[in-house]
Amino acid sequence: MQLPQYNNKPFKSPVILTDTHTRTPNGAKPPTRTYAPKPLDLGNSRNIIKKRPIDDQTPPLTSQRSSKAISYYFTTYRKRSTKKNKTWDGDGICTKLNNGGLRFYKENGQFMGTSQGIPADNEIYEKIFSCAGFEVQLDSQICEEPEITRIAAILGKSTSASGVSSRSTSLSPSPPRIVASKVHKPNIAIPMVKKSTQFTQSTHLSSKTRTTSYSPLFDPAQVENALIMNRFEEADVDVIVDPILSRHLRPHQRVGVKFMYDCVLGLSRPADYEDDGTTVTKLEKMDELNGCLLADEMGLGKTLMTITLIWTLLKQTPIPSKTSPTMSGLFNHGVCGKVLVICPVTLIGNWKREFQKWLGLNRIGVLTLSTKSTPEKDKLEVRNFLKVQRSYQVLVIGYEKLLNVSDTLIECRSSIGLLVCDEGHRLKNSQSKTLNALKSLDVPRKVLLTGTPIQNDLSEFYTILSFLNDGILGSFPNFKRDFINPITASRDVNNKYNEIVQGKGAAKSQELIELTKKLTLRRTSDTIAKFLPPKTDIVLFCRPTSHQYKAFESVLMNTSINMSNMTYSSSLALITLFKKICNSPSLIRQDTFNLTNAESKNTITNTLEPDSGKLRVLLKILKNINTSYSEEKVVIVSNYTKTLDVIQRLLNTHNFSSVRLDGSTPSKERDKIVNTFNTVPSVFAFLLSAKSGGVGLNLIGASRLVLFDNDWNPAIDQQAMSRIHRDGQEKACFIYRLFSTGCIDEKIFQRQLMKNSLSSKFMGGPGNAKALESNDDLFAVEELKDLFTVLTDTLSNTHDLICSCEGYGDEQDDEQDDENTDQDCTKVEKIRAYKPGPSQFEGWTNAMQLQTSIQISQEESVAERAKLVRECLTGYKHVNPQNQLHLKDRLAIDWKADITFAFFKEYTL
Ligand SMILES: Nc1ncnc2c1ncn2[C@@H]1O[C@H](COP(=O)(O)OP(=O)(O)OP(=O)(O)O)[C@@H](O)[C@H]1O
Repeated sequence: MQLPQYNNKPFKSPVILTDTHTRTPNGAKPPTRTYAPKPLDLGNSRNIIKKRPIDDQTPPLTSQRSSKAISYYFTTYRKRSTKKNKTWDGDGICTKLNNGGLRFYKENGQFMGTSQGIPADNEIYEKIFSCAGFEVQLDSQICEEPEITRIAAILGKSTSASGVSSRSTSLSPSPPRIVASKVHKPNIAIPMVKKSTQFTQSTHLSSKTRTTSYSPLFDPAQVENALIMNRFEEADVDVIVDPILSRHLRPHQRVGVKFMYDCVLGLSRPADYEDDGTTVTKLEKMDELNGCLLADEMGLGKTLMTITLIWTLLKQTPIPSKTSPTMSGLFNHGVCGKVLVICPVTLIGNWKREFQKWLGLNRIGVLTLSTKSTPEKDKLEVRNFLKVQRSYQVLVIGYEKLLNVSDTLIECRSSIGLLVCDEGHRLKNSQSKTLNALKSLDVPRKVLLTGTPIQNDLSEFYTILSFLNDGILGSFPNFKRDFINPITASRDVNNKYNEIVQGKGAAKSQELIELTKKLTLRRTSDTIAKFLPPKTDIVLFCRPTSHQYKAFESVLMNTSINMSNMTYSSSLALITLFKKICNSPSLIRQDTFNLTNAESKNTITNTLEPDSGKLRVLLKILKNINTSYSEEKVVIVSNYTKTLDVIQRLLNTHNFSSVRLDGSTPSKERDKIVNTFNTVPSVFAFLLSAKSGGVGLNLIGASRLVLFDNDWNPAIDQQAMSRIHRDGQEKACFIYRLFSTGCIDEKIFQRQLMKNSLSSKFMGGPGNAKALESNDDLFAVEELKDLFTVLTDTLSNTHDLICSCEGYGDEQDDEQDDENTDQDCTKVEKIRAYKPGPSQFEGWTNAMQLQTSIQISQEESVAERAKLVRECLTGYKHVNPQNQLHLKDRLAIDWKADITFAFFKEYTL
């Protein structure tokens, strides 16, 4: 099916049908649409050109009849340039002469030139014509007689002013200066709309007798699987997503677009509202609703959904009757005129690429500010964008630059119809300057995008939702009293067994979920699993080297830290030191904490060989991929740039070509690096710093990813892992996660799994934002000590925690699972039975009681940890490499040495 195409031209309003329209059978006539007026600017007709070609056959015309001899078209034009991404400069008129030749005029009637040669009828709309230094494209034919006469008059008038001809001015009535509501409605034949559309040709009636009704920009009957937005009482016309976009949307994306549309238009969904993206519902308007939080997990296509929303709101409005036309009588936009997208600077290029990918920058003008420009230049650009330019509709700007230009934005804020904040969890702090600058813009419609869950910290959640929809959650003190206090109390470990507190907390959680359902949407990455190639998640426990054991020992022997009195925060430096040893003992040579407290540097030997188990396993994986899967590439992720240095040296030593992106990479280089990696076959590896580069990057050139170390926050690891397993990926993906056997790595892994499991209980979202900031709540002193315990006699502490199988490549079977769960439950129940009631711990406690309590809490915590970790590892196969050598090829790993145990799970359709 040939679809309508829209270039980046001034907006053509929705079709207006008069009451005289009659429907013709499909295909009976070429479609003719009636648009809002598009008169020529008579006021400017003084600025006409002086020269007119002698052989001019264009108007002036002496009669209606003669005007029919020539066809008239609306056009757009731009200066000729060699730029890659061009936008249009303005509107014009084209006349097609009897001999098929074309003449172009600017909007004010100024003659621009004549086309070279005579174009064939079927290319007349497709082709971009060159004339007198301009590029011109025909948009639509003007069919209505009065409009033709009027245009002919303007062209004639211009001619007369040029002194070449004056016939028309005396013969054609000069139309009045355009007042939007009074102008004639021209019929415009839209060439790109399917010939078979049911739009009818209208007959002109005098404006007195006309009652105006509208029909949508796209005919749903002609669009396969049309995406029709929800309706509301005041709407004059259906809004239908441009098929150029809707045909690409996945079902969850259709739902997402409708969700955002409803929110920004203030359409309130009833409590039982369900949407599969195919139904159209009539909704009530709700005044305080004008923004939403789209918190889908990464990779679900939030950018495409938002681009669809932007394009729809730029081009269409459900209430054209309320959109005032411009001076020239044109509706130059839909619901919104200009859109502001704010994102981390690293994602600006990505936004532009996505606009290019889905719409093409010929259709939509996307402005970005140069990273090099001065604040003054930026301000000028922003002012131009909002006040002058018609060729740009979207400004994408980094959070980093926002404050520089916020005065200008505020000054011109009335033009901004929609604000999009990507990675919007950055705005969770109510004191943030950026948030306050954005609030001052007072944009009527807002969309906030994030892949990072923020629902678990309720005051942050409040800040964000109140920014989006001022007043919707009431005042903060009331919100705190009604929701934060009871919910937080129920999460407190001390209230774990207080049924009243738990019950109230659960009820309030539920109430909050209901209240915010209208404004928030979060779907997990499982949603798109069926559109992606299979993925295998491989968890590898790597045997530490003797260097590592020595380094651990030396640190523990020499450290002056008081283990009996530590908190997570006070032991952070030691934790970091342990994590470094897990990565490579060479890293602790420059560690400040080590130098001042542990003095274990002398134990580190200089060696070119990998000095940690994980480095050895990494090297084997790389060699294996390089030889056995030579067309595949690999991304290697670490949280530490120093670790990336070590890995980079290893790659260089073994002649693996690589690129690298970390916090120090200038933003203008990032796109280039990503493109090089994705497109140049000889680049084998991509070294990525998880925190500075994980978000938004698209590394589908690789199908293998090694997560060399892990973060406490599972969301950061998830972000990194989804860089390769995302839409557009065609190969099966393998994710290798490396942990040092029996060391702190494993403990962090267990905590990650627990956090995932705990936080997904609230509002359905995995991850835990609060835990990102503080881990103190998750660790008792004994548990902290446990972090620094290095177990030398285990194949995997995590496996020991959850299972006692031999590792023959089976999943944990249900029977065994039940058995283990029963054991855990009995253990937990037994502990609960012994647990002293709250009153027994009030005031002083005797030593015996205290001892019992510590022991109980330790046992309890191990039992609960085991239960949660087991839950999270459901579906993983347990492998002892000594027993399962045949898996070597399947997972591209050399099992024998260095790997003590493995879990793996294959995600297929
Ligand atoms: N319907 C689709 N068909 C094909 N590719 C798609 C589709 N939707 C999205 N994509 C592609 O999938 C990739 C991921 O999309 P996008 O970056 O929008 O995800 P996201 O939800 O914003 O993730 P993140 O939070 O990681 O940025 C992009 O390359 C995008 O072009």
